[in-house]
Amino acid sequence: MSKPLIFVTGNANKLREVKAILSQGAHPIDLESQDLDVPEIQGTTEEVAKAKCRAAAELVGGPCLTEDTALCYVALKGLPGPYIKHFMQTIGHEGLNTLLDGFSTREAWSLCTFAYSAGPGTEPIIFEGRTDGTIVPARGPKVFGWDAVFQPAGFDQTYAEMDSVEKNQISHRGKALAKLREFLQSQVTDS
Ligand SMILES: O=c1nc[nH]c2c1ncn2[C@H]1C[C@H](O)[C@@H](COP(=O)(O)OP(=O)(O)OP(=O)(O)O)O1
Ligand SMILES: [Mg+2]
Repeated sequence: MSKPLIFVTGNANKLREVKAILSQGAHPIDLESQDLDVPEIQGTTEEVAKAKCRAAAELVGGPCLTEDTALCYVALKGLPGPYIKHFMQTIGHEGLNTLLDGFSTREAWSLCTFAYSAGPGTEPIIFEGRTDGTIVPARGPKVFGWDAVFQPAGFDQTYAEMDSVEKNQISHRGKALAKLREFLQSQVTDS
């Protein structure tokens, strides 16, 4: 792949984490971003992620990458899930906590779904990563989404309190990127 791969995202924090991981290793992947407004439908995380990628491929007119992040509460059978962005914008860090008052578990998992399309009309391929954790009162910088209220299992820091290298090593996005990177690099060596 000589041309840079287009990552369609409007989220600068995502882009920073993705670039940091994909630029490492023997075959760094050259990524460019475009902030295109694609519709996000309702459905399962996989349906939402694939629809986003199909729409992005139409707009880009060639190969592209999209990513959809979900925050899934065990007590709510996986919701807010892919709708976390609207929840976050509307009820904030505090609301994401009080939502769970009265439930017996504050467990949650973060889920990252990358979708790669080879171009318009081709079915997107999905790469998922999941990290289990707990919803806690906000700790750490409130720079990136709900990072401050998610404490990964086995750690005493929230995502927001971790440094970026440590977060990428254990995060939903880091795990999904490990799979994506393997796929993209196999494309490089095959051609
Ligand atoms: O690692 C993360 N740690 C904390 N928060 C995060 C993370 N990753 C995404 N987020 C937030 C951003 C948005 O509020 C929602 C996902 O929505 P999502 O549609 O995937 O992201 P977006 O609209 O910001 O960017 P895009 O243009 O790629 O769709 O969760
Ligand atoms: Mg979005």
